[in-house]
Amino acid sequence: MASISQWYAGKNVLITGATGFMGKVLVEKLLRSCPDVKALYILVRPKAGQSMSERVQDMMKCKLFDRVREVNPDFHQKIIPISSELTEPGLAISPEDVQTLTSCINIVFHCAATIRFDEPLKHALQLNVIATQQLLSLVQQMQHLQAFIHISTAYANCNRRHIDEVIYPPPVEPKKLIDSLEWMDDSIVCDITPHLIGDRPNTYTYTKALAECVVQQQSGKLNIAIIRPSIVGASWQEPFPGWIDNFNGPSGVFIAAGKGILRTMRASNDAVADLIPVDVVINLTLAAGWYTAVHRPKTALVYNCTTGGINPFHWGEIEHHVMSTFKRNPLEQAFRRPNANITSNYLIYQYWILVSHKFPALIYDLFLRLSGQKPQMMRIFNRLHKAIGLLEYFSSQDWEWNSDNMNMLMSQLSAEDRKTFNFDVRQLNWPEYIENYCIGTKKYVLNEDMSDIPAARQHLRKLRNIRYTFNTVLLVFIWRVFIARSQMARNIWYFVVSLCFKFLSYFRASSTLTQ
Ligand SMILES: CCCCCCCCCCCCCCCCCCCC(=O)SCCNC(=O)CCNC(=O)[C@H](O)C(C)(C)COP(=O)(O)OP(=O)(O)OC[C@H]1O[C@@H](n2cnc3c(N)ncnc32)[C@H](O)[C@@H]1OP(=O)(O)O
Ligand SMILES: NC(=O)C1=CN([C@@H]2O[C@H](COP(=O)(O)OP(=O)(O)OC[C@H]3O[C@@H](n4cnc5c(N)ncnc54)[C@H](OP(=O)(O)O)[C@@H]3O)[C@@H](O)[C@H]2O)C=CC1
Repeated sequence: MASISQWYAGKNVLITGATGFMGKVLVEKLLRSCPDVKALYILVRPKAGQSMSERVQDMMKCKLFDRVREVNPDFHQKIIPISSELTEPGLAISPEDVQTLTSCINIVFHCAATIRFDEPLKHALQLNVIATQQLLSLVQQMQHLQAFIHISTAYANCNRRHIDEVIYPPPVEPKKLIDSLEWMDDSIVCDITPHLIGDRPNTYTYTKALAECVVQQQSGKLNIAIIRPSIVGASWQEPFPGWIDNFNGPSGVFIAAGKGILRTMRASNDAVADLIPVDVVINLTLAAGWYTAVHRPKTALVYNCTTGGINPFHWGEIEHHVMSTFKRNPLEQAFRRPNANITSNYLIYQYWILVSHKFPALIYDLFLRLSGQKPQMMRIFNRLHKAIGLLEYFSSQDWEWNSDNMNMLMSQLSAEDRKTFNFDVRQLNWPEYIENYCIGTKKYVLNEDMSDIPAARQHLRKLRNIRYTFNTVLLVFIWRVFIARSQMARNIWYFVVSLCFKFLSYFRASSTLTQ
């Protein structure tokens, strides 16, 4: 049987969400490991004052593509951008482009979504559900289509403890919800959102569950697979270790902790941290694309792409390795020395929020005000608290995912494909991965230079000295206030001071005798 790369040779691939975190890694891997792929059609919208072409050109300059660039400097010729806004009717694809896509596409990877946890329901529904419906209508017209791969999330059914590789009944019939929300104004939708999402924590997981249902309902005769990654983190091996380009999920937490801003977070030390490296997810996705097209399973296969059941690692261990990495490889201009702890106790958490977040923020803002600058620390902390509040649902409990289909797929791969498209997470060495992940946030998210580490260490030493000085002044101040008010404190003070004197004179006397 042909290898995975041989199967992709000569194929036209359509990718949504190619400018996103996972989409970019998918594009890069296809170009690097399947060099004979015919063309990658990517749906892109203009954004933030940049045209579609400018965005694609920028994307291709990204360091992520360095390895492909080395082998094939003309790789950009295989990327064909198609202008599309997924929230518009017909995905706003021009009739000419529809004609091109329907006549040539062989396989579709649907990665686009809004992954924000605070997305208003109407928008999340529009993008994650309605756009998926519209894409499927387009896909149904594709004359040479062999597989449609939908990227979902392992948390689409996070209201369950044990999650099998099946599409569960949706929380509501998607069509009914779409029809009802259409006439409601945004404020009403906002009011009823908590009732609608029920025992799911946010509109993201809710709409991703609905999207899976839509994929099932509209699959018709298509060969379909659904990939459900858990918490997607930096790359493990490919194209190089530690590649990451955003603040989502744990990355923002790691950075905030490394900068010494985040000192505490609600999470359970013993809960499994189901991180999965982005290259693992993409390798599995490409292998699933091949398998779906070649073996044409009778029903849509769902692949839970997780690590917890295979090679578990816990939030407590992550905390330890993150802190240790940032102490050895500090981030530049840290606010305080990195020293963060997770706790599952609400009262302890609130205490540390007050003492380690709000109090230093107040002092720093006071300092900024006095030096004629705009206070900003409290604002930063308020945003940080909102973000970690949204994550704590995922860091305080654990889930069990069945991963039979992932194992089955691995067994179907040749030895060569297993190496080229490696998704065997049993080989993952967590401490090494977390170290590379943290260094990746430093290099690729914050664009900090590794050669500046000595200066960053020097800055941490300065912060330590400031802390010692501050603590000493505070202690002396508190003690003075205390002594002024209490006879007993004064007596203890005189007693301690006289003890110190006696101790010193004893030492002086004994050192004179020995000379
Ligand atoms: C105590 C430390 C020890 C460490 C160990 C313990 C770690 C525990 C970690 C627990 C993590 C658990 C993660 C669970 C995730 C479950 C995932 C489910 C899987 C998925 O399917 S989806 C992917 C996950 N999705 C997300 O993560 C999205 C979450 N984000 C949001 O919903 C919003 O971004 C958020 C948080 C509501 C913030 O919104 P907003 O305030 O509007 O800010 P923006 O997002 O618009 O960002 C504005 C601007 O700021 C930059 N930014 C964002 N975060 C940070 C940050 N932490 N530090 C610095 N800068 C940040 C952002 O990039 C934007 O910049 P622009 O230049 O683009 O404007
Ligand atoms: N990251 C994670 O931890 C996890 C992600 N997933 C799933 O993986 C997929 C990819 O996630 P990820 O790469 O992290 O997400 P990103 O937010 O990085 O990327 C989202 C992509 O969708 C595109 N998109 C969003 N809105 C529109 C729109 N209106 N029209 C056209 N394109 C749009 C974005 O384009 P633009 O650049 O123009 O905004 C971007 O390319 C998603 O389906 C997500 O649910 C699943 C589990 C975990």
